[in-house]
Amino acid sequence: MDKKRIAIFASGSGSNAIKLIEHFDQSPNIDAVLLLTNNENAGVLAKTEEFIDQVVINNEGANDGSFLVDLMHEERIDYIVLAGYLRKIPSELIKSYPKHIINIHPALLPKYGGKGMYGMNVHKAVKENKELESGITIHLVDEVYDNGEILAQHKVKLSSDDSIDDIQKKVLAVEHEKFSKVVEKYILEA
Ligand SMILES: Nc1nc2c(c(=O)[nH]1)N[C@@H](CN(C=O)c1ccc(C(=O)N[C@@H](CCC(=O)O)C(=O)O)cc1)CN2
Ligand SMILES: NCC(=O)N[C@@H]1O[C@H](COP(=O)([O-])[O-])[C@@H](O)[C@H]1O
Repeated sequence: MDKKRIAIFASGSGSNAIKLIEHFDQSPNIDAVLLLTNNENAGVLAKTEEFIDQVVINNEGANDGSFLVDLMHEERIDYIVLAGYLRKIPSELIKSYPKHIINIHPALLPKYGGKGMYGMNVHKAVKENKELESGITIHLVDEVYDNGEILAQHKVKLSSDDSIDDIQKKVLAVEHEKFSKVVEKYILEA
């Protein structure tokens, strides 16, 4: 069987992208072949430049479903993995990759999801609500932010003493542990 080819979409520092690349570098069945970002200043670019082909798009490109479909098809992409990608995936790309686009969210959806709920905004809201647990959600992507079928959730215990940064660190550690394995299991069982 040909190895499945995945594209990673990221907008930020790229710690999850690096973990995905490292994990699939050891896989006989899956290759992470493309890193796409909408942010020319994203830290993920420097972190991954020696490991994976990169594409930098602007926000117009991020909104252009037809452009993204053509690019994914030219690169023979089978699955798209969102790792801290902050733009809405256009409906045309979702329709071209039904149940083949996977996202990680740093909270226990459906709480703390939707427009504006990304990165530290999520952990700030969790802290403000004095939550004693948070976690991660890995889900399929549909036309609505953070609304798709949930593939996995993992809880993280919090303390009232935890700062917003402490919450982010605890959640990110679980993302790094779980994301690659959930993606791999989903792809291999498809
Ligand atoms: N069609 C979909 N696209 C995306 C999804 C999705 O579920 N369906 N998930 C997001 C990832 N995400 C949460 O997991 C998320 C990312 C960003 C936003 C957001 O509010 N973005 C801002 C723009 C931020 C920026 O460009 O700096 C906005 O839309 O105004 C919410 C949720 C990825 N895409
Ligand atoms: N709603 C989407 C969202 O908030 N995604 C979150 O952005 C961070 C990216 O970190 P990274 O760039 O170090 O992987 C991660 O915590 C990820 O869950």
